[in-house]
Amino acid sequence: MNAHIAVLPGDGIGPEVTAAAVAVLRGVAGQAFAFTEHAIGGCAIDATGDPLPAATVEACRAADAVLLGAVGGPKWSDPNAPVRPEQGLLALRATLGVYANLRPLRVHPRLAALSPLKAEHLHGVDLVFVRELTGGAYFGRKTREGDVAVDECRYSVAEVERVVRRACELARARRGRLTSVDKANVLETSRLWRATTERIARDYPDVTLEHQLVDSMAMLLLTRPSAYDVIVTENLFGDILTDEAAALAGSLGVSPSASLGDGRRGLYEPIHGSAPDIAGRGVANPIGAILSAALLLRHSLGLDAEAAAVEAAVDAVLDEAELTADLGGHATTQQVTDAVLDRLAARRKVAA
Ligand SMILES: NC(=O)c1ccc[n+]([C@@H]2O[C@H](COP(=O)([O-])OP(=O)(O)OC[C@H]3O[C@@H](n4cnc5c(N)ncnc54)[C@H](O)[C@@H]3O)[C@@H](O)[C@H]2O)c1
Ligand SMILES: CC(C)[C@H](C(=O)O)[C@@H](O)C(=O)O
Ligand SMILES: [Mg+2]
Repeated sequence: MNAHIAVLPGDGIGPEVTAAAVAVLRGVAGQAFAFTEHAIGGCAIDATGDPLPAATVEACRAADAVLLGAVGGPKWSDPNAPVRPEQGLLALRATLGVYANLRPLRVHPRLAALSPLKAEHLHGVDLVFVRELTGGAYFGRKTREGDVAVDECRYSVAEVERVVRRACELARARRGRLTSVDKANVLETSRLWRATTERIARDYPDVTLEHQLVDSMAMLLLTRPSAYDVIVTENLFGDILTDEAAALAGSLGVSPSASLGDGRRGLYEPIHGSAPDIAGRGVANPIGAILSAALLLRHSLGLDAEAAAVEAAVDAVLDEAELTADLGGHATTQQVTDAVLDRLAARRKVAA
């Protein structure tokens, strides 16, 4: 398959972890992909003044899938700056129409010791967040008048319907349980979210729906994470809860994501940021980016066996290899990437 993958390394550790993911994609058996690199975020502001240059949008539209590292950093974080790297990422998500952001979470047994939770609470944790990605407070009108600032939070029925349908389909294909997270005791958008979710879920009688308020969900993730299967929620709640959930897996550095719309083309990125505190030292954990590449193989290219091979290779590395510092080890990004490539090659030899 000669798929075209647009690579957007971005800022901070973004280039380090996307290089790892590209190396693994190149190591996938029997596939030749074409990679092109494009600017986004702070480096794009420096080069062009625009965090999402038109040439990047064009390349992403022409590609079969987009692989992104991370954007942002202290250099571009002045609250009075006219333009910010994060605006480029949000504009890209909106432009590509990738409204459903899948963020899976499993806890590898070796990493359970690094989690803030006791091992018995982590047993059997296997859940997927479906975070609405192109609406809510992120995209509402923003105003500043004198000393008053407003971020409008807006959702339409259609925006809720499409992401909830996606979550119901996913729950149906998994263990049949859907938890919808909102703040319906306070927010009007959440009341619309809840009513719409109930109506859509009626089309899925094989899926059991429950509602949780976001504050108690934040607590339940820490007290009984294994009780959940698919969790669907709005943009801002999903951003916060998924970083919390990632900590259960031992590090933000191992969590991948797939952002999907109605077509096959998706945007794939680890959920972590540009990690300015460790950038440029070659010690970033590449596993979140590598697992994002596995999601790319599965969701945009339909290469399920190849995706599973990458995931199995990562599991094998987590079983026994030296890991990066966020997971208590001393390995570099390159060493972990090489270890994944070794396991991929070893699996190929066994299969041959
Ligand atoms: N998708 C994205 O591009 C994205 C996501 C989140 C944050 N950001 C941006 O990144 C910048 C920094 O944000 P932050 O510091 O709050 O969050 P961050 O995710 O960059 O870092 C939080 C902590 O996790 C660690 N960490 C993150 N990824 C790691 C990895 N792969 N390996 C090892 N350790 C890792 C960092 O070293 C840091 O201590 C901000 O400008 C923010 O807007 C971008
Ligand atoms: C960088 C930022 C805009 C982004 C978000 O809030 O969506 C990030 O935190 C994420 O989780 O992908
Ligand atoms: Mg986030």
